[in-house]
Amino acid sequence: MSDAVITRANQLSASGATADAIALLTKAADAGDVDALMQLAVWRLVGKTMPRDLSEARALLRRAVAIGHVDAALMEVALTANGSGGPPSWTAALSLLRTAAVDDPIAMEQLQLLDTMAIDADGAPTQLPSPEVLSTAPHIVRFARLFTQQECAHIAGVAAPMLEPARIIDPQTGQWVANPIRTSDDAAIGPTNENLVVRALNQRIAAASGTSIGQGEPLTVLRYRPGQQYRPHLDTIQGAQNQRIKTVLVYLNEGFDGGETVFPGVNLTVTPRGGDAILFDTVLTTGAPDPAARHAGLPVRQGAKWLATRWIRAEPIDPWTIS
Ligand SMILES: O=C(O)CCC(=O)C(=O)O
Ligand SMILES: [Fe+2]
Repeated sequence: MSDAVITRANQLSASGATADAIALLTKAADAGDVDALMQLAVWRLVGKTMPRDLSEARALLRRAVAIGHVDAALMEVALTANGSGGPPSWTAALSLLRTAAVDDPIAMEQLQLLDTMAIDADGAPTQLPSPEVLSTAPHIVRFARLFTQQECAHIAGVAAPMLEPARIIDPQTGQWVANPIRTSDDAAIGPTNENLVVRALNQRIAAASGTSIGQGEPLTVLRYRPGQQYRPHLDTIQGAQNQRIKTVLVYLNEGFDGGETVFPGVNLTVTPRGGDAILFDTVLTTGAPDPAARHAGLPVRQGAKWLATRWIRAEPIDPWTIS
């Protein structure tokens, strides 16, 4: 029984018998157990039990796809597009997605949404809305309807099952505690979940911000319910070598009360509208954090506010090592 093999392998791994755990799974995988292949692939991706090895993970996923594992196929598409364990290739990823879509409705839905997008052969946008300047220092612009309603719903749908209350590690106790600055729920869409729709939207954000896609941290979805807010803060990270230099916020919905984004330093209030995006610089030309870029998400009074945030670094980052 495949379940029993996975359970036993996890028990062995938890008790420190990693070599036995790996041997058990490898044997089962070689005998055609697709769940054992997936478990090995996941260990290779997360670097737990075995050292992280993205190309080995890709090879394991390939074998699982060949046996007909649907989740492996979707994961392979994402990793192929974002260049995890091999060179990034939109074309190769799209071709894998088309194959998967033959009998997977999730893949089919993604293809249909991609068909509505104005993108080139690399998934980059061929057109963008013109930015409207909201502030010059700091530079803050708005792109009206950067995302369509369908695209917003897709991003929210990918993140929804992963949403968890925003937490930080208490420096005193080392325990996870509620984040005093941000009370929303959040979920980062990491590289294994970066399907082609998400990838194309990350490319759109990169184009709108004049940055390369590799500079963006994983797209993070925030959901604020009544009373939840993001208190005034800077997006920069104290002492970071590779600083956050820009932020893009995309409002995924509207129809709630409250939840405006405010920049008190420049007396600016932005009323969220579904699909609109705000882009702002978080650092001065010197590279130092810009205190005038302090901002907040006001408390939501009624309904739920959904937002996607992309914090953009000065240099490309490795999405596998960022926490
Ligand atoms: O919720 C908002 O309007 C602000 C979000 C924000 O500041 C952020 O994601 O960095
Ligand atoms: Fe922020």
